[in-house]
Amino acid sequence: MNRTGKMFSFFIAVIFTAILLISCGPLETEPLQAAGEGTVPTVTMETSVLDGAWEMQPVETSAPSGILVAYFSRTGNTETIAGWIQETFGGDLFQICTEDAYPEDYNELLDIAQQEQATGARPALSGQVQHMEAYDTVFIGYPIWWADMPMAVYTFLEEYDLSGKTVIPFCTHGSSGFSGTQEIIASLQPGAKLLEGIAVRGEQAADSHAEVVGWLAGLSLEGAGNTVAASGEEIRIRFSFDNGEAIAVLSDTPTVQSLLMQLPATVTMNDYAGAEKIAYFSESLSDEGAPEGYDPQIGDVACYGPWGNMAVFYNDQPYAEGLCLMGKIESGMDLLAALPENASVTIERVG
Ligand SMILES: Cc1cc2nc3c(=O)[nH]c(=O)nc-3n(C[C@H](O)[C@H](O)[C@H](O)COP(=O)(O)O)c2cc1C
Repeated sequence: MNRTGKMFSFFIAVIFTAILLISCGPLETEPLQAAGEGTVPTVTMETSVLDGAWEMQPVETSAPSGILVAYFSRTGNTETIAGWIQETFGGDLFQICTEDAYPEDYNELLDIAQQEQATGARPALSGQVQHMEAYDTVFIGYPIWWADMPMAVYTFLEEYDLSGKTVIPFCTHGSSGFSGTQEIIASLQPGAKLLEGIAVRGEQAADSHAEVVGWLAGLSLEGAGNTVAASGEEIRIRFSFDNGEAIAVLSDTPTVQSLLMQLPATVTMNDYAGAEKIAYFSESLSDEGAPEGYDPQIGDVACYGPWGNMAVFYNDQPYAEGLCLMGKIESGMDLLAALPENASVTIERVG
């Protein structure tokens, strides 16, 4: 069996990355006209969205609650994710806005963004976070622009000292993922504790609620002195095998419910593509209501809908249609990754 869609997505990602490497890197020193239509075909997917009027709207913040969700968003994709984070944790939203609005015309925006990047611009921001000292945890969200963060996000990150805080990036993108921006944030804020972020395809942002909540569920956040859980109920399962055990925290979705109904269960786990440990249950797992697919991260527990099985990712894999996130491995990832073929594994709910 092979995952045709998965491979196709992988090749698209490779081609897009190759285009970016060719067009973005060298173009930093080339005339801006070189970034015209056709040079970056994948990013032009937003043209129709940008055709509509779009205005920078600063978001009102309420009293500090320990968690800040700061984000830059030009066409609303990143803002959608920011809203769900704020809904989940009840923190404060802050939209990073520039004093000078960006053009609505897509090609003009591409040119300006590239010019800003090439000159290392730091666009002035129109608002400031009041009482940054009151936040223990700062989510920072942005779209990927030319395989980097928008320069306005650099302005933001250089304006505040986030030392001692937990910083969690999230981004939306056309296909190039984080593009190394998590590492850039770590270098800009060396005193902050950086947690693994999430990268969501812009065109799937609106359908990625379960994926985002699943990611949030895997973050054990200490905010304002309290341990906060991402969902009302935290579901934990244990994988027990010859050499030990692993624990995963899952979010409450129809897919997870279809798993829980079958637990405890002893299954055979096998390797898939040198990146996943997969298992089948007596009944196929349901992918009812799940998004079309997502880009898995190491440590994810997912369901591959067309096969109805469970996959635990111990290596990176590209976006795949049919994949839906169930949760994250909390401990024992190395042991799971080292399982031999046909390993007998008992899975049971422990919390
Ligand atoms: C100026 C510009 C440059 C972009 N460059 C990239 C890129 O290098 N890689 C990529 O995957 N997507 C790129 N995109 C697509 C955006 O990252 C994507 O559409 C994102 O979801 C937009 O988020 P927003 O709606 O929050 O503004 C670019 C978009 C724009 C406008």
